[in-house]
Amino acid sequence: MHLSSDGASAINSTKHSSIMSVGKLLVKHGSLIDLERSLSAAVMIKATMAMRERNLRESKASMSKKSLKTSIPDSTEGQLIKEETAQEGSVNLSVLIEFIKAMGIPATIMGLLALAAQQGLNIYQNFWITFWTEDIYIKNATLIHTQSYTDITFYYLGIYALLGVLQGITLFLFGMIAFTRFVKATGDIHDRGLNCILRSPMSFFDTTPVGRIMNRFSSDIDVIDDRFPRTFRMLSIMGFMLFGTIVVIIVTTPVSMAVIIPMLIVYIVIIKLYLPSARQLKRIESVTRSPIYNHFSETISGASIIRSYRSVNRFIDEFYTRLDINSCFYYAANTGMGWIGIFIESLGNLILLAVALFGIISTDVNGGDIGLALTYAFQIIIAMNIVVRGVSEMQMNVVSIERCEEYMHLPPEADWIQRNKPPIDWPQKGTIKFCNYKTRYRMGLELVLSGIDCFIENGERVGIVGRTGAGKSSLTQALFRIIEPAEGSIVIDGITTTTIGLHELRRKITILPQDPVLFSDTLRVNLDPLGQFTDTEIWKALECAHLKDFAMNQTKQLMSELGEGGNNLSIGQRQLVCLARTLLHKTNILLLDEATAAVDMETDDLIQRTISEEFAECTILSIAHRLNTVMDYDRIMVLDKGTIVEFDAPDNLLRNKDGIFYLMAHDAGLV
Ligand SMILES: Nc1ncnc2c1ncn2[C@@H]1O[C@H](COP(=O)(O)OP(=O)(O)OP(=O)(O)O)[C@@H](O)[C@H]1O
Repeated sequence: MHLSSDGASAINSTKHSSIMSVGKLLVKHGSLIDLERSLSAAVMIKATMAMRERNLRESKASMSKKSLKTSIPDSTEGQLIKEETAQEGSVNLSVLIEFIKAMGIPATIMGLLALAAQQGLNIYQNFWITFWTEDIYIKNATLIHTQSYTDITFYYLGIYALLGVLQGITLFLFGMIAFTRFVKATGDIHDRGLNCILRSPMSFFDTTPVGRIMNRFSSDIDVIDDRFPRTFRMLSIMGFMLFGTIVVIIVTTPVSMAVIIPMLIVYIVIIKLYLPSARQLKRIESVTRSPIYNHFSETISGASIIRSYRSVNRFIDEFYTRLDINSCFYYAANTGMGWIGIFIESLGNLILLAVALFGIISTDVNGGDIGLALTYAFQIIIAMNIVVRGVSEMQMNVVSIERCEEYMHLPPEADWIQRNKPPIDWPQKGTIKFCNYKTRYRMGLELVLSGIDCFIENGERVGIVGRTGAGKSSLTQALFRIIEPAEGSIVIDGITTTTIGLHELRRKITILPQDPVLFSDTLRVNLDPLGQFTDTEIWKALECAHLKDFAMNQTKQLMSELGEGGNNLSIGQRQLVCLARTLLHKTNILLLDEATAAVDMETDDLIQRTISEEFAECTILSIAHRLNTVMDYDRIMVLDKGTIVEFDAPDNLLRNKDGIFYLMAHDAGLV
């Protein structure tokens, strides 16, 4: 789809983040597919924003009631904004498996082996000291020659040092593998999630607020990027260390088991009790963060309107309300962490006290054993504390992976490219046939087009008119398969649009939408984002779009910066840039979706004249609010409630004084 313009003016800070991500993807792949995906995503995001404006009040009401439903009701069909889901129960194992797959299974195994080797070496190092002290020659140093004593000492010391160095190397290996793999896995999750979002159908954007997407791509990705690797590393090291310490204790002083086993049981019970609440708090905290992002982005994009209506304080209050709701769960999660910290440390101290009392009371256990038991109990308590905290933090972090992975499994739009490809020069003529075409925006909603049946000849210019909500824009969305048919089909030059890939379909139809979208880049990049055309061709397009003089007068000409969303240009000029873009990417079918609604009469005239001259051979479908722009068209299609009620030459329609078109023309003062 050649998007000549779009809602860039409306897509500001919030949407720019998405577009920046899209940009990142473009830089990475530099492919047409990605560009088209990003453009369609931008269009969709824009459409979603418009719908959300409508629902702002509704969502505010629900927020002010502090409704914090965390699950989707059973029947969400047709519901506009779906509530954000918070999973329940333990984190699905498949989430972790997916993450390990993203890290690479061989690399993960190697990393864990390196850590196990480090711990093995550590255990052996402990035993090495025992061998050393137990050595008969060392024990009876007086029996041997001083030189031999020194040699033996160096032998033990050398091996001890070697074990230390090997531990350093294995730990370094673990760190290196873990961190490089983590970076890869996070990148993978981010890119796959983003790809899925960009390939999601319109209904996803209709039902998902931008803030929710932003939340996952900022906070959740940040947790996976930063906190999760740190916790994972600490937990693996401490877990292995704990295991190693327990092994050493079992081998050296089996008596300590009397303390260690009950202690492990108590800790496991604590973890089992604490983790579900910690995990759920984290989930709800994440879910309640999205409305903050949402409100913030809407406030920024509507700042001028909010100020002009003197509603600044109302919006600030609303922001605080949402922040408070989120803080409740954030605070509760943190307090929970504090509680578990105090609890396990107190428990550890109690265990130490019990061991000390046991030593004082018992008469048949020697002092050395009690001393050892105390030392090991102390070591284990420290390791357990770290492990318990690590496990709970890990569970909380895994919630972020879970949330991001949800976006990796979104149902996509139809195939981008299909095996059944249309001829390269399709559509050769530009005939369009609607066969009993019906469509709706989502399952559970009413049909917005119900039984469109018509044939549009090649080269015909058709004006599409109708009252607000009649289904005019839906018709253009149907042509691009942004919404899919519920019944019937659209056939373009003998090919049913649903039988070919979206990419092939969308690139063969040109649209000049109502809102001009420009990117913060040079004039040249805005006209030819993929660098397919020569400067001469671009200047020619600018000339046809009546922008040549303007571009010539710029110091850097084609390389002049247009500013954020084309801010350096007037709306009319932006529209002309979009027209020039349309002229460069000319196809046999042109859609004009109220393309001149935002420009003055003079620019409107310029655009109309250029379109008539440059697209003389093409089939043109033009949605028009200003009826005068389509009065000279071949035929007028009048839509009402999703059906064609009149379809004839303008003069014929004007003869029917009871017809809708006549009434509209009368209202517009044209008859
Ligand atoms: N994203 C959407 N989700 C659900 N319903 C939608 C969506 N967009 C439009 N509709 C509904 O589809 C119907 C037709 O809308 P459409 O935008 O096609 O009308 P239109 O004739 O282009 O109106 P206008 O002249 O105001 O642009 C309306 O009832 C509208 O509420």
